[in-house]
Amino acid sequence: MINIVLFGKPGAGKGTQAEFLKEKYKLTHLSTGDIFRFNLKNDTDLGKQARVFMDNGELVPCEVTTAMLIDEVKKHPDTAGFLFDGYPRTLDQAEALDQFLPTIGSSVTATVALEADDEILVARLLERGKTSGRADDQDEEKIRVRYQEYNEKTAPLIGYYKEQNKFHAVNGIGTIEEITERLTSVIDNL
Ligand SMILES: Nc1ncnc2c1ncn2[C@@H]1O[C@H](COP(=O)(O)OP(=O)(O)O)[C@@H](O)[C@H]1O
Repeated sequence: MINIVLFGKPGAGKGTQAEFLKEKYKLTHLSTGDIFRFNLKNDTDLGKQARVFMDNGELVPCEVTTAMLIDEVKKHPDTAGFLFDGYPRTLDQAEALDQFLPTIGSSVTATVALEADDEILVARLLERGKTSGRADDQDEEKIRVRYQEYNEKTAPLIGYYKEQNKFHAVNGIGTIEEITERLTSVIDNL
């Protein structure tokens, strides 16, 4: 089983690249952002729990997110592997994943990070907000909160995975095809 954590700031292009990578490597794509948005739209209990945090650009509490993620993983017992997109996003979540995966005989294979400057990313998010209908992309204040959350809570994961020799960074600026190429050359060499 190959498990890839796709890592990057909001707007780095994780979702776009995940579409290509899941096809190429036959991976099950789990985007916590997409799963939360689905639950929000359908007004499920999970959606109700997540809404206030998401609307403010804050992270949803770890217990809620991890329970949801584990439920999703368990729905795919026969998969060739997972492409984790938007999870883990805190050290607690990374540790939870490292504790859970061995219970299904697996582990994180590698973390691949898409890197880009904040200015470019904020511009991308505002552009996406014009058409995506995502409230959290339409308001610069909420975008700012998401970057603050990233810097405080998610950035420390870089060190966490580097210590395990599982961190690989890729330049996230270029055409979609160029970036897919960079990602696949990292994954092919794992
Ligand atoms: N692993 C996670 N832990 C906590 N909250 C999460 C997680 N993944 C997604 N969320 C919530 O969903 C929102 C949208 O996530 P996502 O679509 O991945 O956004 P982004 O464009 O900020 O990368 C986040 O701002 C957060 O509220």
